[in-house]
Amino acid sequence: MIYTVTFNPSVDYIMKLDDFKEGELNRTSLTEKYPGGKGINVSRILKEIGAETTALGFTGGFTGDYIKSELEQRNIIHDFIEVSGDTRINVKLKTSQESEINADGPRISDDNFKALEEKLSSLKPEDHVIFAGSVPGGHKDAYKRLAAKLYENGIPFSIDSEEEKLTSTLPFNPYLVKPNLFELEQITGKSLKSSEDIRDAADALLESGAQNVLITLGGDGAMFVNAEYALKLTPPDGELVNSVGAGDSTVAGFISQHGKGITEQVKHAVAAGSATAYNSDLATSQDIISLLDKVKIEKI
Ligand SMILES: Nc1ncnc2c1ncn2[C@@H]1O[C@H](COP(=O)(O)OP(=O)(O)OP(=O)(O)O)[C@@H](O)[C@H]1O
Ligand SMILES: O=P(O)(O)OC[C@@]1(O)O[C@H](CO)[C@@H](O)[C@@H]1O
Repeated sequence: MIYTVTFNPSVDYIMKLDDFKEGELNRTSLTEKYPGGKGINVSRILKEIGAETTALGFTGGFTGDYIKSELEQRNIIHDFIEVSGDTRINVKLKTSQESEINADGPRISDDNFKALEEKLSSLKPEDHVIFAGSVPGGHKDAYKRLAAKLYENGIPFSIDSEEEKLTSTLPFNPYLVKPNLFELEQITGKSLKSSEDIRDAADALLESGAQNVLITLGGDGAMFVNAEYALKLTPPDGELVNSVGAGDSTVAGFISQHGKGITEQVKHAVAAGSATAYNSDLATSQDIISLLDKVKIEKI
């Protein structure tokens, strides 16, 4: 079973406007809402690809109920811990550009956190856990603590997060880490201008303990490195509709093909990421399948 952990789920509220004028009344041309949060998006894509998944994390209030009912409609198993505040609403503003306003999210109490630790303590080495996204106020060491526990119990895990949430897990050998270019720059504290710069930074993550490193580069695709391979991955052509969740789809594509070889894993990763970028909601299995053979894979 592949478990996803979303510490801070969200209702993603997409607002489309021709133009946004600060300080004035603006009216939308279209609004949409989706159950969001990085791990939840990963579970949604895993389910599309046909992998068994359970969504874990923290939900609360009417927005939490909305997320759970949306997952149930898609037959996605969930086992969230109830927190006392309302799950946040994140606004995704679409004008000629994409802008995002992500809310802070409800507080996770110590008891809530312990309840998650207990759930994770019953997992088996054949399971896999994907930790993704922000952690609302407090529990700064959540990623490190949970990664250390899973490592001790021999349970593989992957990380889609930023800064020390990602780097603090490296000593515990994450199966996959997936920073985007901006997040990799934050980690290295350098501006990474060339492919060589990105490769060097990815190699440093491998040396620090990651087993596989996938750097997503938006419309430029991705770079993959592990102990055996260094690959440049170019996405198929298409028109960008909505990049929200593209990175999460990439993670789901990669993990869903675990055991089927790196070529299959990276192909699914980029096809899933781009299929989501070319859609208003997350990609469907058909969208992903249609792009699989169009992903270009080159050794570097
Ligand atoms: N404009 C685009 N055209 C084609 N593919 C895209 C585009 N933007 C994203 N993708 C696909 O999605 C993958 C992930 O994109 P990106 O680097 O934007 O991830 P991210 O920043 O983690 O995304 P998010 O946080 O919104 O989920 C890319 O590797 C690529 O396959
Ligand atoms: O605030 P976080 O937890 O970093 O990111 C949350 C979020 O932007 O990530 C997903 C896309 O990757 C969205 O569904 C969601 O709104």
